[in-house]
Amino acid sequence: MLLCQRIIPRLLLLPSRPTLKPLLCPSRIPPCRPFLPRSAALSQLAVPQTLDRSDAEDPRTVDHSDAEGSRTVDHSDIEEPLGEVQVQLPLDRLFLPPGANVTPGDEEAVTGRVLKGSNIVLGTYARGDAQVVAADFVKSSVRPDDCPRDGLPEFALVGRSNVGKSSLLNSIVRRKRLALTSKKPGKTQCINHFKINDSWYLVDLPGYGYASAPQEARKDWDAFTRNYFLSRDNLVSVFLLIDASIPAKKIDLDYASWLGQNKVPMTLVFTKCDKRKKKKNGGRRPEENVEYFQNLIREYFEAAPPWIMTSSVTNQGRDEILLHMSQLRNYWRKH
Ligand SMILES: Nc1nc2c(ncn2[C@@H]2O[C@H](COP(=O)(O)OP(=O)(O)OP(=O)(O)O)[C@@H](O)[C@H]2O)c(=O)[nH]1
Ligand SMILES: [Mg+2]
Repeated sequence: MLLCQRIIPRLLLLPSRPTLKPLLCPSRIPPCRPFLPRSAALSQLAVPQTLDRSDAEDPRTVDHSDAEGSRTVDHSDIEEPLGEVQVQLPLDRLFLPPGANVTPGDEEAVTGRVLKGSNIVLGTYARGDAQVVAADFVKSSVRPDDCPRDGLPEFALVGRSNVGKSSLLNSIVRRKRLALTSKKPGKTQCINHFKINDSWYLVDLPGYGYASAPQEARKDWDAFTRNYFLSRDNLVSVFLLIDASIPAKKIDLDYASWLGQNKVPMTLVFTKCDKRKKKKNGGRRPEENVEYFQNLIREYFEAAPPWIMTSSVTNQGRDEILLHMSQLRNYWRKH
């Protein structure tokens, strides 16, 4: 229950959250679970409500098709001028970084420190170590046990096949082909570790929801990535990538819910925010898809998980993601 004790006082300081329900730890988490360092970043992730799928989805808008519906990516379908969105959000929808408190009267200062195109408040743990100066591929693993054992903090990129995980990694490290990408889903098939600045890892994972993969292969990928999330003590946060150019998919909501229920710290990363083709995304702009996904996910989370809009074509969100990673990492190292 240590975790809950750490969350509640902070939330009580937020004046604009009068309707917050008391936070409950799911009964499957042992009450005396040790407060491992990785739990520190959890402190902003509220415990989801029990998942009731019939409520979760709005059949009019949640897309149940598999990943193949979005498999072909063509940069020529950008219709409108590219621009970054500065989102104005109320305090109760912002993500306060670990270690940050909001006291009455402080609200304006807090909303002034929100990273562009996100709900993430920049706190005191973000340092000058945010930028990438060196990035090296270290190894591919097919089992969590084979992953590097040096205990350095890491961030894992996960999401549907073809959502843009490997492309985002390349954008973050400013390299064109450090991680291999493809128009065809299913390119990444192992847990790939990339060492950044010799001091932390970015981890590129296989995608889920790839309908054309053989059933057995799909089961394997799913099992080993989920095992990895549950067993990796140095995992600071999972970055769950969601394609913002298409409407919300049920499989993404399910994945987010699973991470929340298993208390795996999570940041939602909306990808392909440069894409504006109307016929493919049902007439919605990426901003609208992002907003809609937020509305759906609010059903499951007591407090807003961090989210950020990105594009690997325009590099939107790159610096902001790095600052967010820096503050999570530095807090994790100290706790
Ligand atoms: N327009 C646009 N296309 C993108 C973006 N990110 C990725 N893509 C394209 O989407 C396709 C898939 O990208 P990958 O990075 O290989 O996707 P992945 O999630 O790693 O895929 P798997 O490894 O198969 O799970 C490629 O054709 C990329 O060029 C983006 O931000 N904007
Ligand atoms: Mg990939």
